[in-house]
Amino acid sequence: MTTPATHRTATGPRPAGTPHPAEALRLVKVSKVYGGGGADGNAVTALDGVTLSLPAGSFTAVMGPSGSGKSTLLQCAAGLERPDHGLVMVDGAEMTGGTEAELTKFRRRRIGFVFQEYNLMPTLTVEENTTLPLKLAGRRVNRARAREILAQVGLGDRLRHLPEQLSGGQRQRVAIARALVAEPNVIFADEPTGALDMRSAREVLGLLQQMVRAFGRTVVMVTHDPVAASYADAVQFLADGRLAGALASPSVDAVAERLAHLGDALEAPDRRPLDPRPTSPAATAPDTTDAPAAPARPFGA
Ligand SMILES: Nc1ncnc2c1ncn2[C@@H]1O[C@H](COP(=O)(O)OP(=O)(O)OP(=O)(O)O)[C@@H](O)[C@H]1O
Repeated sequence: MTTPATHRTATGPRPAGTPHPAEALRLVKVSKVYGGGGADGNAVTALDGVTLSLPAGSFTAVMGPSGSGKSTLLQCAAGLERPDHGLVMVDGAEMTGGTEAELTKFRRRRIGFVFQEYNLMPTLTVEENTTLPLKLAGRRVNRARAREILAQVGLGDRLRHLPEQLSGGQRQRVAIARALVAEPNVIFADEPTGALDMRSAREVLGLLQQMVRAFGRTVVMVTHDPVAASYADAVQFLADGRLAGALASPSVDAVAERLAHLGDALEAPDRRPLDPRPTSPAATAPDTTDAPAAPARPFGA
């Protein structure tokens, strides 16, 4: 894989005079209920008053048992779902409220996504897939910049290839390049290594880590895998739609142990009362601002 470029460009540190907002993501009492509206008893409280603050330039893993609300949290934080209640701020700007068109514009400008299944267009080349978000947003396509990003993710020699000609890890690296092309400050990744073998997963995790360490991006990643989570600076645990603690500088063993205890503690009903309950101190916004960074791994290790 190519050695990352550590110089300038919009992927690098912001120019002097444009201070990085200290907070990349803020959720205040975010709740999301699916279905039913309570009347038919089928309502599912996926998120239950989640309050969370993530500093700019941090790499956070979100973990928890199946059905605990991880994907819903990511979708609400990324503006792909609208919360029923609460406030979401990205990069210091409020995202909640506004029309669909405004939300789409907000997302395109400030947020990058990486999904487990890559979501590449099969008929477009690597380069075309990478520049697609700019075209969709009606923005000028800077091919040189796209190629530079593709070189950074190790695909500089695959520009004209189609997704079917790439391995899973390479496809995910195209997805990362595509997420970066609009120069977002916050990148959300939902199980980005879920479909990859261990080696490819490590490459992708190394890349995400590099986006944070070398280029000051903020990455929020949902994962089931304690090894993947150990690449993050901190892990936020979810249980039953609520935050259930955080772990700074997570080791694989510490994450696995915490997860096991979360499972023990879970009552596991996925139909819960809709009345808002007071949030306990342990479940509110563990502030990871002062969390020490995890020890740096060699790139792609
Ligand atoms: N579109 C939907 N309609 C109805 N219920 C939903 C919907 N999406 C999620 N849910 C429910 O909300 C709860 C949280 O789901 P979510 O997908 O966020 O959990 P998760 O922690 O990401 O789970 P997993 O690890 O299995 O992917 C679950 O009970 C799920 O069944």
